[in-house]
Amino acid sequence: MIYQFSFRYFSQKFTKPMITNHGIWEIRESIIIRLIDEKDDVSWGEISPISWFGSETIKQALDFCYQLPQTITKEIIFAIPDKLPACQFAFESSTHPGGFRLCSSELQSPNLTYSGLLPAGKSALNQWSNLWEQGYKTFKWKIGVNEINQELEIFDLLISSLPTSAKLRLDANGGLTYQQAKLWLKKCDQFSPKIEFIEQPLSVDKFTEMQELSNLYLTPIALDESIANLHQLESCFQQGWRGIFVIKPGIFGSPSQLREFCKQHQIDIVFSSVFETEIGRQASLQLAAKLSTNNRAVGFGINHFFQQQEANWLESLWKTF
Ligand SMILES: O=C(O)CCC(=O)c1ccccc1C(=O)O
Ligand SMILES: [Mg+2]
Repeated sequence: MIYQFSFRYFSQKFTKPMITNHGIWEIRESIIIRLIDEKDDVSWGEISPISWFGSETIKQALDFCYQLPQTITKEIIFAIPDKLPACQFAFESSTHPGGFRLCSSELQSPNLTYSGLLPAGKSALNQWSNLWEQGYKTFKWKIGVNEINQELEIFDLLISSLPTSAKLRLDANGGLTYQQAKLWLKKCDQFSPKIEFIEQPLSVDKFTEMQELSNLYLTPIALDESIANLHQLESCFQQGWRGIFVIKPGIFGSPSQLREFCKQHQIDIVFSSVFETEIGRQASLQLAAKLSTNNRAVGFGINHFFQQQEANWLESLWKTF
């Protein structure tokens, strides 16, 4: 199969900046790719890197797109190097049947439940109810952003205001010390199993410490930054991680290699967004629908971080140069 290839840079401003332990994120930069095959079928893909997570930068992805010929083949796509995981995802998923279609009204992902992302800090306290009204029953709140005592106080308020059937995930983005992580886990254990898990309490280099913590407390630990790509996932699995794995398809790399890994190893997965557009989202949710385990809610409740796209945004984008 031969494809005509073109691409466009695309950026979106967050309605409120995304604040994590890694800093403040204000603009989501992406590249949308378009492939047209010999039958004139058009398919789309999305490159949305997160370099502070270990993927390529937007600049590296753009450079890659610029050096490609206008006509590309599957051989070229399957030879994209591992150091460009967000590109691997975009190109491979755009050749996958059932990918994003311009006028598809049948939004798939039937059996998925969603986790709603709360803003960091005390704004979480007046935000969760909006999401609850939209049907979210699982929430994720960022920690490791402000002073720990302040966060523990907000946590108490949050926990006591959430409905009994609600679940809460905490995401430290690797921002806690070992002692702070113990404090948080001890606190969470008091509310078990309302706290579904703590995500990436320590930095990527603290694998052994996270193993240790997962043996000391009831509240599960989920790895996220530690398993940003297939190579890291394999390494953590080999070293014996049997807790939760957070997978962000948009930066993970080749979807077919992820599917292969999941066929071979029964792992407890939570799928998670990279703040992609509808294009990357549909490709990711398709994977999630196939590979999710244990009915974990997918971390794609993030639409409130962006303005609603206009219906013809993609056609408009292709008219720009
Ligand atoms: O997983 C979710 O629930 C939402 C997505 C999310 O938190 C996220 C989105 C972009 C970059 C990093 C992260 C993260 O999990 O740390
Ligand atoms: Mg995370």
